[in-house]
Amino acid sequence: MKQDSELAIRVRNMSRTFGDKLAVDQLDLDIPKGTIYGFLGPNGCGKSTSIRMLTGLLTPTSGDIRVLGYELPRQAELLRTRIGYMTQKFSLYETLSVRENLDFVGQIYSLGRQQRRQRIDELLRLYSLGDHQKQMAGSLSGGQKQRLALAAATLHHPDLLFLDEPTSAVDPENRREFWERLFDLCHQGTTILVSTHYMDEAERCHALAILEDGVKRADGSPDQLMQDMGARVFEVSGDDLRALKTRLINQPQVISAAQLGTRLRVLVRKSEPQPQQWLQQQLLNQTSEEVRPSLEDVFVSCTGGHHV
Ligand SMILES: Nc1ncnc2c1ncn2[C@@H]1O[C@H](COP(=O)(O)OP(=O)(O)OP(=O)(O)O)[C@@H](O)[C@H]1O
Repeated sequence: MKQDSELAIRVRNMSRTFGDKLAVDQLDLDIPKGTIYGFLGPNGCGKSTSIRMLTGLLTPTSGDIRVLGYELPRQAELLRTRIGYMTQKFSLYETLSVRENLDFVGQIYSLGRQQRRQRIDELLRLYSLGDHQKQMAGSLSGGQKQRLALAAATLHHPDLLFLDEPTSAVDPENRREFWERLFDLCHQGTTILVSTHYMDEAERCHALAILEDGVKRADGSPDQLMQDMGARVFEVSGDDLRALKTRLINQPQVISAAQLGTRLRVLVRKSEPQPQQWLQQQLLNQTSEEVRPSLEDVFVSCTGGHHV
């Protein structure tokens, strides 16, 4: 159990409704300083709503929220300069150049002219945007826009950075590179909260929460989540996998059965006392072997397999 002073975010019972829609349902979070923490979940599960409440931009319906020691929403104004926030959509000015955009952000944070110039030069180097500084932001590639947005969100050296689905508009190579930069920031002491619906991205986080319908279904480090999962994972090969799948998914012992190339990946509930033997009895011309769980298996098992 971490002391409160070691936590960047401590939340109890955070909820938010929109009309009769419960978007976030009694969320508890303990996010240690200096870590990368993920929110993993499908569209509409409450990731953005949670992030907006933690930035102080959206008032919770109820809950006890402390971010960097500030009580929200009461002390939201004090928190403002200590955090950076990169939203899902590119939120900079498309008709301003790269340097003008950064300069504008620097002015918002009341940096002096000289200080702005120095910091912007540093960011342009760091994010490989020096050759594009006079280019209109709207004409940058997806990866360049994303780097510019990260430069803008970190211009004032925030202690805590919120990134809402930051890599949805970029290719895998840019995503990899982006994550390297996040680890650089984390190494320098920045705490990062990132939302995603990509499994590989969630797997890079130190710890994560799996959200569904506004509820936290599980949390912990990726390894811990895989260890504690309520299912055993098997891969079946052989003939007639489609028919086997149809049969298996109707059995109460099976959480999900999904085909991966020539294999059927089957999640059998741990409540079945002998999962391997049980599965063996269901097979005709097929063979099965137990495999290591992945984060996707964890996700499927704790969200009941509705999304896969
Ligand atoms: N301003 C709003 N008014 C009404 N309903 C809202 C509002 N904002 C969010 N919601 C609803 O709350 C739920 C959670 O939305 P939220 O945007 O937090 O999800 P998300 O996990 O971030 O998904 P996405 O990536 O699609 O934004 C959804 O059902 C959404 O329709």
